Amino acid sequence: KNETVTIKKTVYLLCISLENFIRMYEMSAILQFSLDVVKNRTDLLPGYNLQIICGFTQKFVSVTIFYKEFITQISNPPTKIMVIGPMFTPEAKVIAETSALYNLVEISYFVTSPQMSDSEKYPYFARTIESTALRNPAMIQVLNYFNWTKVAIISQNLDYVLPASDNLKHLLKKDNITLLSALTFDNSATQVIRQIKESAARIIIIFAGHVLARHVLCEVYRQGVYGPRHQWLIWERNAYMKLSEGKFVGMGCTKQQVLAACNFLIAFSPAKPSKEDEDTIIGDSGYTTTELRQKYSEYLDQHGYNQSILSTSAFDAIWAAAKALNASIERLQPNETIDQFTYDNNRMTKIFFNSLTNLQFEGASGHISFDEKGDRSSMIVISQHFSDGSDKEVGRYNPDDNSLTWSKQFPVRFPGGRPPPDADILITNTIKMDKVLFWVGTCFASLGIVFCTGCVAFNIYYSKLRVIKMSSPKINTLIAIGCGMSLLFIPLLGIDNHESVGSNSMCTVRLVVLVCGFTFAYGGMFAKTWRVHVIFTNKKPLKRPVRDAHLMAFVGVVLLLDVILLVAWQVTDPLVVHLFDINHEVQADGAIINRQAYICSSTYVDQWTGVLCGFKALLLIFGIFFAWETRKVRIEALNDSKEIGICVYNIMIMSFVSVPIYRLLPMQQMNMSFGIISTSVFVCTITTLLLVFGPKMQLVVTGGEKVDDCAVLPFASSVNQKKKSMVAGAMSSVVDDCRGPSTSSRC
Ligand SMILES: NCCCC(=O)O
Repeated sequence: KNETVTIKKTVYLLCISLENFIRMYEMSAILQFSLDVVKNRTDLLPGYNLQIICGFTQKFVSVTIFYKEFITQISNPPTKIMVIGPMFTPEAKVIAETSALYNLVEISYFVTSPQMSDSEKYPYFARTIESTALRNPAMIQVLNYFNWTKVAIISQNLDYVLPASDNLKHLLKKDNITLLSALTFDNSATQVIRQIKESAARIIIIFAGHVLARHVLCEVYRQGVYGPRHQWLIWERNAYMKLSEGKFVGMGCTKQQVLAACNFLIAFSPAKPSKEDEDTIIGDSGYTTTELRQKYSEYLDQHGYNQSILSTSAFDAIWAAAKALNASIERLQPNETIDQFTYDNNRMTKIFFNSLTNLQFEGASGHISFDEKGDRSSMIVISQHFSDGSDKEVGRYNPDDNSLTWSKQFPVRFPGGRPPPDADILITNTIKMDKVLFWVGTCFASLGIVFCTGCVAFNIYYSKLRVIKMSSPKINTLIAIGCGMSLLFIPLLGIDNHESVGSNSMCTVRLVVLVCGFTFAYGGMFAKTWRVHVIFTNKKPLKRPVRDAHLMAFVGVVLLLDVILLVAWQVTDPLVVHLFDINHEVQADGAIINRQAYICSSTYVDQWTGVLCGFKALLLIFGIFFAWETRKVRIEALNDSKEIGICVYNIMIMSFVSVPIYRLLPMQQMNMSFGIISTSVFVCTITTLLLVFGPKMQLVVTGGEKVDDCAVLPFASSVNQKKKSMVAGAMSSVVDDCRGPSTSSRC
């Protein structure tokens, strides 16, 4: 008799669904089920009975059908206190805009378009699913972290996808990150991936729905736009995660191929309860995730629904509505109850919406909280995916304090071992002479020059010795000077073209030193062999003796031709230092190493060099000819004729071997070129010096030579008597040259 019966006030939620869309049934089942769970909680909405009315549209023609259904539902009692849903962005836009006119708070559980975050247009719209733009600040942080300042975006042209990429473009601009290209596609990503492949973009972000995200990755695989040179980022791990062999039929790729393109892919997704959370009680529901799924399954069986997956965000939408209304009760005016809400009560709507956005609870889809616009705020999980199908959480982004935390357990990995550069960076590498090699060459050359100086000094000091007098000492001095100049060429060759003072002049100096050195040394030897040849091959005695002055004049003529050639070259087409691109090497991560070298060159350098080498080759050939012709001659009066012949051979062999090798070597083999040239110059000059001066020095050292007159010299046994008389005539030239003031009486 004393029992008091509490009559509960009923408040109604409204949902609008498409009748012929199977997921709508699933959704309304979920909504009903979560209401049942809510009802079990006595502390939630005490004194109220929360119910949901779903208005089903018959057939989808356009979004206006939703508008019509919405108006029908609103026009008819009972008064609805909040709207749950709808599922897709186009409908949500219409319903959110219209429901705002009726002061109705709307909570969506599936709409992810960032356009719905426009609080001016949709002031009472909230959602228990994250906006697709939520991961964009996380992407910005990751781009900044890896110093990726140039990116490209490819985006599917879909109402909840494209606005997310537009939002990212806006953030990129704010952060001074260059957007190389923003490409959109409808049904086929073939063309956009081709464009990416041909572009400079190396860091590419994919925005695409589930099915087409796989298609994008399939194209990435097919066109080979993956590996250490490209880093792909994707806005949603679920966009491609549910891979099964069957789904790839018709897409042109196997699962393994798509996974190959996914290797090292970085994905951004709102944090969801993990497997470890399965047995944790979900907030206020009183159930663990496992129990909740079981309850839901039982519920579907009881109500004759087909088996379907539990949409956790839909479950949470009902809970959010119930909790917001519950929290609003205390904030209403005295004696005011939530069922007194009318469509013109904007004050109550604001209380409801404010209570909603202040909620914090553990929902079936994870921790639920909202920002002031009604968007769900969640941690963003940054995960990395590998070709074996595995994925690892490598970091987390917290939107509350805009902070990025990297996992210590699973650090981000890159195929090249380091983050790929955001563009094909050009690393200019100037090829330089190896310093050690340069100094080794310089030391040897210096020793050689000291030896040259010694030879000249020896020649002058012992000028009165018969053996010196008889070997044309002036020509020998010329040969030694020529050898010294050739040796000087070695350090000059090794001096860096770019670093040397007056580098352009260095090109000319080098050329002059080598050409003149060659002319002095080789010209002297050539002249001497020529003299032997003239003496030995003339059938009649020479009318005029061949003196050293003639030989000097011969060298002078060769030198004059050199000078004419060099002046003509340097005046008309001067050698200057050019920076040449030697080769490009593309590294695995896209870095291009451009090897360059400073090289002396002119427009017609090859032609000039050809003329110069031709001239020298002609001299060499004649020299060889004379040396060969006189190979058996041993004329003591011309006591070094044999050695000179050997020198000529030596130079010829070195020149014919080293010049082609040098020309055939690739430009970047600077050290090798230096090694070959300096070795051949060194060997030729030192051999020449040793052959010309060595025997004379030996004679002096062993005391086998003394200052003597120019007595008739014995001929070699190989020369017959007739020749002896011929040569005797010719010998007068040498004898004349022997005659100095001090020796004239004795000759
Ligand atoms: N996650 C699907 C979102 C659908 C939409 O916003 O239209």
